[in-house]
Amino acid sequence: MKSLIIYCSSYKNNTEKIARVFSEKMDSELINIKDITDVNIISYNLIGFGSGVYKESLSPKLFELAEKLDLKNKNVFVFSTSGIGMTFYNKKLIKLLMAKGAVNIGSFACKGNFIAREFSNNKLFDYIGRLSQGHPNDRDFKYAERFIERVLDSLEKNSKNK
Ligand SMILES: Cc1cc2nc3c(=O)[nH]c(=O)nc-3n(C[C@H](O)[C@H](O)[C@H](O)COP(=O)(O)O)c2cc1C
Repeated sequence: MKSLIIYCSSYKNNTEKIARVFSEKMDSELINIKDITDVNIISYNLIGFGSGVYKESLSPKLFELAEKLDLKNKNVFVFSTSGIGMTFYNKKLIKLLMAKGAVNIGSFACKGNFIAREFSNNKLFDYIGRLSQGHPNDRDFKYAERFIERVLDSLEKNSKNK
């Protein structure tokens, strides 16, 4: 299966570290969104979209790119790193990808470190920032490996049942 990962990781390369774990396991191509404005996805049947979370949202650049793509019947998954490390930030992009005809096969999130005072005076953010130090760590990388193994297994099972 030919696969591709497109990611945005503009702050501390946290998301890029996770993207690299995935691409190694998937043997996929890796594209940093800062290097492209468009991409030809015709030959790929599995595409991962990843981003850091910036002010409650994945990168607008990823949404702009997704809007342009013909994703009919493409298998996709979404991943993010953020201060709190929750998958709910992925939902909006998943919704868009599915509206464009993609088949969603997974959602992954883990913490990515940030320094709150670099962009906010909010005390809660400062606390979350302190909890995020050291992430993504070895445990996050293992969790990422297990996630992508499950994704690949499920695709293989599906293709055998066809
Ligand atoms: C400007 C800015 C806004 C952020 N907003 C959020 C946020 O709303 N929620 C959150 O959990 N983390 C937030 N973070 C933390 C980042 O999501 C986290 O550091 C992430 O791992 C960055 O990914 P990257 O290094 O791949 O760019 C923010 C970080 C920055 C720099």
